[in-house]
Amino acid sequence: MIDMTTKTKYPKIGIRPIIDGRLGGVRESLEETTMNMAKNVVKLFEEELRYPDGSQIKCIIPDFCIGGVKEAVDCQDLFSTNSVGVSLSVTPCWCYGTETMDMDPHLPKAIWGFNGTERPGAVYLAATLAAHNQKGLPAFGIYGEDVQDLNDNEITPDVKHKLLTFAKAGLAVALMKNRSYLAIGSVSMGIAGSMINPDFFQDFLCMRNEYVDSSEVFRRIENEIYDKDEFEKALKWTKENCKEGEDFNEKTQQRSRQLKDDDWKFVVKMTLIIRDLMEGNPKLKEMGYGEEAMGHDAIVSGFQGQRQWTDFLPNGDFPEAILNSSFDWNGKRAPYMVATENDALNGVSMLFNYLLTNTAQIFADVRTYWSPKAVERVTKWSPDGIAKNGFIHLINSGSATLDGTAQQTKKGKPVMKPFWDISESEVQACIDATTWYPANVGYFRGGGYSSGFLTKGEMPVTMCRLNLIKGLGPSLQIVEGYTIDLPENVHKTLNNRTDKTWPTTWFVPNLTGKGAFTDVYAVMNNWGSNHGAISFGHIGDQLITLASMLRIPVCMHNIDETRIFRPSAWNSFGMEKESSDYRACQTYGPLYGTN
Ligand SMILES: C[C@H](O)[C@@H](O)[C@@H](O)C(=O)CO
Ligand SMILES: [Mn+2]
Repeated sequence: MIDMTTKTKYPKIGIRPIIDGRLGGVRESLEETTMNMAKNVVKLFEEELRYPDGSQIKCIIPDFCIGGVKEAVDCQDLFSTNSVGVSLSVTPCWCYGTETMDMDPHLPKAIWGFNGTERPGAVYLAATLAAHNQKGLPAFGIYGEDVQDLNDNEITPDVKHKLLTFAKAGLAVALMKNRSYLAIGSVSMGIAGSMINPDFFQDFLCMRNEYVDSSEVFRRIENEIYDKDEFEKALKWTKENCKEGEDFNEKTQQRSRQLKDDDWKFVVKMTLIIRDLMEGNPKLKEMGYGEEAMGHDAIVSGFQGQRQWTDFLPNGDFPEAILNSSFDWNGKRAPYMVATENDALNGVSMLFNYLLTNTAQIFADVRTYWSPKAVERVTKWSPDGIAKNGFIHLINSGSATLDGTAQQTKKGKPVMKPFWDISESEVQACIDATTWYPANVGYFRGGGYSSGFLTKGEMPVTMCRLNLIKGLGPSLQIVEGYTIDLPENVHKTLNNRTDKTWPTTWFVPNLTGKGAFTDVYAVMNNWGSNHGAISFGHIGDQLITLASMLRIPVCMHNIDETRIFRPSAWNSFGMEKESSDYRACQTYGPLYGTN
């Protein structure tokens, strides 16, 4: 029988202290320095990185340095029995490249070679990266710009930045590995992103695809397969916190008060059930539902909704919005990644953003480019300041997190934080900034409630989107920019032209004046799909690092070249970074591919 108590929930970062193997003086003189380097990295990671539940990251260092192949293999054994998902080798000196290198083809790998002169760590780095490249096992190279003395324990800011970028992306790779995407329903309104491509999930992410028919949600409602105590608590919280907005439907089409009250109960039950489908719930076992209690081990899910479900039953907007938020009736908690319209490719885009930041995500249609001319024609206001080149309307019912109201602050500025940093008053502010409008019954014949809010401006955000291109495979697009505030009457006029019961984010991308970032129009014009996943912060560089680990080329981004950090091998595919990325990804193929 497997002892589940020894099963660690999260992957660890394995640190490999590499040393010159020459006993009889050289090795002995370096043992302490080498081990200290490893310990200093652990300190940095423990201070800076958190797992999705907020707990401190776990690292593991062997209690020996690696001077040759025997110790390299012993370290590999240690890592494989301790759930290591990311591998970082560190050394202050020359050591033997191929004898000490990490040969595991699936672990994201980096080497930090100390830039000193007494002993040449950077020479080991170069030699071992050459070995990695020769053997087709890409690794990231890290060494500081300024020479340090051998006894200097400080990790310089440039090295810190690279270590953390590598570790965050490496952990994202490890955290999604062996987990599931749960599709609830199937294809929504012909959206190709909801046609699940299992080969992509398996080969690039090492993820499973799980599927349930939407009728499973209905069965659990009908047969009362949910925690009834939690349902009462959730309904009470919802009544107290989720204010119902005006019904904008034609009078003749409005649902009766009785139906609306029933809808509230229904959507709260849907929320419990979608969560239980994703991660299981021990309470269900106590109720006699052992299979249902186990869930689908889903790290991300999608709900088809439109149309078969929404033509018949209340829509998924409440469950999607609440699950994607950092709080509910149980208080603050990690957000769940739930894609609306079962757009799995946008779900994965949200997952990438989330695993890099631990913050909740906004899922939106990339709906409208508003040129300055069109804005002026419609509102008489000539956009100025950050809006002067026009802006993009991000809006979709459903999966936008309530954190997207941008009511959380840091140093007075709007932000979205990991749940453990959010205060109770910030939770309340997000709730208060949201109005739950009776669903537009033209679209959603079965009723339900949509979360109406407006994202506060001046928040740095990054939107990404993964697309599948036949003949090429996946490619990722990334745009950094800002949310903006519009004058109130302008917002009203523009928002009222469309689905005013939905959450709105006004977005301005950072322009580079070139290609897809020539102007705001070009950004929208080059977007590869109807949806985007929007994260707090400027994390485009981290997404680029993550994509390179998975061998997904980046087809569009506005990140300065100096911020791009990819495995050393990418340099051998040419000096022009975008084309070298394509060639490298094609050469290596998907991280978990078999060919
Ligand atoms: C209600 C509509 O069918 C929307 O769901 C539609 O605009 C989309 O979001 C398409 O992605
Ligand atoms: Mn949509």
